[in-house]
Amino acid sequence: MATVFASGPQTRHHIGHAIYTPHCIPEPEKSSHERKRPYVSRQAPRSLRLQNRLPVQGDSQNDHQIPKSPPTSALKSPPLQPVNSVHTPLVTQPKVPAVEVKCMGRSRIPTFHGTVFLHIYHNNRDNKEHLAIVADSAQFSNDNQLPVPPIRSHSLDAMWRENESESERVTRGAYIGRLTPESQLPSQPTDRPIPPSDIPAPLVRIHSECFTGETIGSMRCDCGEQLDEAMRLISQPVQFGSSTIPGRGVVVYLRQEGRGIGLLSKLLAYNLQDLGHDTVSANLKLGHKADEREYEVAVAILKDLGLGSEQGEGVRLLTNNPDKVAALEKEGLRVVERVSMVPRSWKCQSGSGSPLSGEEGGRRLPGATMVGGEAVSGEDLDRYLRTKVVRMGHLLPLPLDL
Ligand SMILES: Nc1nc2c(ncn2[C@@H]2O[C@H](COP(=O)(O)OP(=O)(O)OP(=O)(O)O)[C@@H](O)[C@H]2O)c(=O)[nH]1
Repeated sequence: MATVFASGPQTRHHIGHAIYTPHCIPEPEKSSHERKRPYVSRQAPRSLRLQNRLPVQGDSQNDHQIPKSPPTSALKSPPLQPVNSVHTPLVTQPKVPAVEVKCMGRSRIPTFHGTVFLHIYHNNRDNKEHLAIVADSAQFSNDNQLPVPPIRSHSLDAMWRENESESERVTRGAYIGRLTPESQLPSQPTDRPIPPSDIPAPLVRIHSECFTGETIGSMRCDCGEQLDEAMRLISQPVQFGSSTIPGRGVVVYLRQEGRGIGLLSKLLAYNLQDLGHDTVSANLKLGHKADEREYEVAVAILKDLGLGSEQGEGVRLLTNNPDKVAALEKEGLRVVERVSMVPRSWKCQSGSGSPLSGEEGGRRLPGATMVGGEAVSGEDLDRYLRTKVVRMGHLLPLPLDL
């Protein structure tokens, strides 16, 4: 026990652990100059440490000051140091590292809208697997002289280690052309090609996860329809000079369910909406912000794909949300144009007939909000869309009857 206490200041948490540590194994007697020096604390005084302390969830003394926003925002703005403090602060706040992303894998996915490449990203900000859906079917051509640069992930094409084999590279998606039993061409790490100045910037959508709208077809929102429409638009052929090139664009799919508040809170917000709140006041009543999403990771993903930086191609952003454009530009994304996404039910109401005419319309499922559906409509949706325009400032002309 004496050894335990001699090793430094103890708390009730330390005692039980330290008593069985190797420190307790009796050591041979040491000569006086070998004996341990007395313990000198390198910590700042407790009063100063408490001043600098970040709020801890579940700490009843600090519960009243726990911010609802995630801890990263608390780290971004460290508490102020006391003015005229006689102590030199010894406790430095951890710096938030610059955001980094890495594409861990890429695969060809045939969809209702044509073949896309699905990319899975990891990042150093959260433990979520954010996605990038890339439409760029020109990459299947064996022609090395593509008129426009392919949309490819820099981190995926990089060499991950010195002796990485071709089969390892191909399996994680670092290949070019179409992968078949006969064709397996690993990609090479390359510098980014400078795009010709006259090609239209690719269409890009930053889409936030919505399990209810996209997976079980909820008609409380138009998220499934928006995902479908974004995938349709990025897959449309593009006019380029006198020629037409295959569709080229990206949907970055962020795991920011419920505008960042999570699925559980979104469901509770739905109950509050049934009680008369709108989508904004329901969030606020639950102690959340109207919108808690962040876009640093999305911008890093786009830049990894060669889009939106100062030197690379700009993006044409599919959104009605002005706050989203501002947030993305603040994170350094070069947006050259905003492209509206008009709800399909509004297009029908404005007398333009079926929003998806012809053969494509015929293949679709009327009333379904998921990918492959047609136009979604209903009372709940009207209320939701109206709130986005009236309270969240979405840039859409509101139909007269809403
Ligand atoms: N908190 C909350 N989130 C919702 C609700 N309905 C949909 N969402 C979430 O809202 C997100 C989609 O955001 P939107 O407001 O539709 O679109 P936006 O991204 O802001 O703007 P656009 O780019 O114009 O579509 C997804 O994460 C959905 O899960 C709701 O009633 N409450």
